[in-house]
Amino acid sequence: MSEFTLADLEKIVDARSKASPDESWTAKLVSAGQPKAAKKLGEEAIEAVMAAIADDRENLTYEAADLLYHLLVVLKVAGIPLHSVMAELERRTAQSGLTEKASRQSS
Ligand SMILES: N=c1c2ncn([C@@H]3O[C@H](COP(=O)(O)OP(=O)(O)OP(=O)(O)O)[C@@H](O)[C@H]3O)c2ncn1[C@@H]1O[C@H](COP(=O)(O)O)[C@@H](O)[C@H]1O
Repeated sequence: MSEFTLADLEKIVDARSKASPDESWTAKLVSAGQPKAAKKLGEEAIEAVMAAIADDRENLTYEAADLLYHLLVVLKVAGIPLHSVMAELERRTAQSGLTEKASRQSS
């Protein structure tokens, strides 16, 4: 099993965002700004959805990697560190998703 983590990839994205856009896809997206980076994230999300619906495990694995990478680029452009997202996910472990949904619907 790979020991490579999203935190490792976040460090790479941070480092490559400072490279020349001519030599780095990360730098190219970051320099293009959030509308371009977010659009790319949306495209990758749709491709992952299509692979999931097609029950194409190999392609879903590939598209999920694209999706996670492009999410990290969007977070980078937004100035949101991965640890903030992880903290929010950790906070949510306190209750089930269905309980949380029910609490919103009753308010
Ligand atoms: N994980 C990724 C990663 N996943 C996908 N991509 C790139 O995302 C781009 C978009 O892919 P698509 O084929 O979906 O889109 P496209 O048709 O080529 O693009 P469009 O012209 O249609 O917009 C491709 O250039 C992919 O190579 C990535 N580019 C970089 N990384 C990571 O970032 C590191 C630094 O990369 P650079 O920033 O390019 O140096 C790499 O070593 C990887 O660790």
